[in-house]
Amino acid sequence: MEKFVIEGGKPLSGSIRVQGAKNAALPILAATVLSEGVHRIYDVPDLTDVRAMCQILVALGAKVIRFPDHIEVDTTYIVHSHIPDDLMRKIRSSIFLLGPMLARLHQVSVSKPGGCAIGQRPIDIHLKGLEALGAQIEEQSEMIHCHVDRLIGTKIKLEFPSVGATENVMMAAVLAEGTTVIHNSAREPEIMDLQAVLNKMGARIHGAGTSTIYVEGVDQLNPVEHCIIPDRIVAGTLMAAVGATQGEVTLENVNRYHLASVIDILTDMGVKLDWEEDRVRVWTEQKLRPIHMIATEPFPGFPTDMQPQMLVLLTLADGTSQLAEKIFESRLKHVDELIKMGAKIKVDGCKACIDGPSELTGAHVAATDLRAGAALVIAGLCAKGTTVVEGVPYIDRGYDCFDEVIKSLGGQIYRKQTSPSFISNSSTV
Ligand SMILES: CC(=O)N[C@H]1[C@@H](OP(=O)(O)OP(=O)(O)OC[C@H]2O[C@@H](n3ccc(=O)[nH]c3=O)[C@H](O)[C@@H]2O)O[C@H](CO)[C@@H](O)[C@@H]1O
Ligand SMILES: C=C(OP(=O)(O)O)C(=O)O
Repeated sequence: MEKFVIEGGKPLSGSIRVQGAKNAALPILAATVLSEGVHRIYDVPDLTDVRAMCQILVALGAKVIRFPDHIEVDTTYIVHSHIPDDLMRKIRSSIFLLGPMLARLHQVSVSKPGGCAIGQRPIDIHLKGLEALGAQIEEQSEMIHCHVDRLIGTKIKLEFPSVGATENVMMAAVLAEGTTVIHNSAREPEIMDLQAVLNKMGARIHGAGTSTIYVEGVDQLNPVEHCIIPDRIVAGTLMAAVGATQGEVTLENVNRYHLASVIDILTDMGVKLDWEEDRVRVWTEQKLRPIHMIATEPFPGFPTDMQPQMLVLLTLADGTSQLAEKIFESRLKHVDELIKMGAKIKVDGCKACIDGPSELTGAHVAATDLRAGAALVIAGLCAKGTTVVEGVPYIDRGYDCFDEVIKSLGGQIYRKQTSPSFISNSSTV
């Protein structure tokens, strides 16, 4: 295990290109299983989650090669329908294989997926959606066995606009007989990217980005070349880091329409953003202002994956702010760590009340999940003195060389080995 040692107090400055989106790359890699042949996917970030997804594809029979600018996946010989438990547990996104494998081999058996401990994260909506398409699902202790003779298109109403369930159902429906209509679908930009890839493969899908997605089944799909969309959460994280350190940074490869709710809050707080196509200059001129209430919501609402980073910014704002985490029931664990650094935050259920401005001071803190880890790094960058952030493997799940990115912007951050006493076993990484 590794830790980050951060010397705080240096404003970030310079310019950096934002990586491709983890949450687009993972379902798209899973989607390559849908057709035989060689797929080339560009701008896939080098993350531990992506490596784990590639290992799963290899376990199913694919050949995967990483080149400097793309990943090549040869799915000609997908012959295995069982995903080993150790690989399933490595990442939450292992569950994305259910839909594609049902469509390709008509069967798949898996155990429960892993991922960060931010809530229960059941998969009932995924399973109900696949059952509606005709899949037979048997759950035996820790195992889930799925098979189907023929997937048949139908109308499905998701109980909640789950991102993963929408993607799983889309990927199963592309090779189903007839048309599938997914009502109450999630509207995240990553779903639009998945639609774009599937349509390039020969699928007939429209509606991604709205609450109703239409999938007209086809008999066969072809391999694809595709470039992943920019990572809106990494862009938002860096914007928050610039605001927190009172720096000035130009970010390249940013889609402002994917970040509208984050931009609105940053602007209300006093962070300045000057756009030129997919490039944005970020800086601050004044004290940060508090926000009456931020509530996380499905897209286009404020993303839960930006909540911890924004919480840090609110601790620096001049006044009282409130924040409600409405997507995941256990995603405020970073508050205790921020309190160690001098933040004044009270938590009541899923709500946090933040009294600012706090002068953060360096402390020994531990990341409890991916975005909490990014938030603690931001806190360390603006804190007085030295901060040690344990749990770096969480951060490596979603940020491609985060320490190098921060260093290139002038931040003082160093990757070191951690002592065994700090290794957390609360959840899988
Ligand atoms: C790889 C990926 O894209 N991950 C993102 C995806 O995760 P993921 O797809 O897992 O998130 P979902 O949208 O499915 O989850 C949202 C809520 O629905 C609940 N739920 C979900 C499925 C289900 O079958 N039953 C159920 O109850 C979850 O517990 C959670 O409370 O969207 C989340 C919400 O924007 C983001 O935080 C994750 O970064
Ligand atoms: C929670 C996240 O990802 P995952 O769904 O892969 O666990 C995240 O990206 O913040």
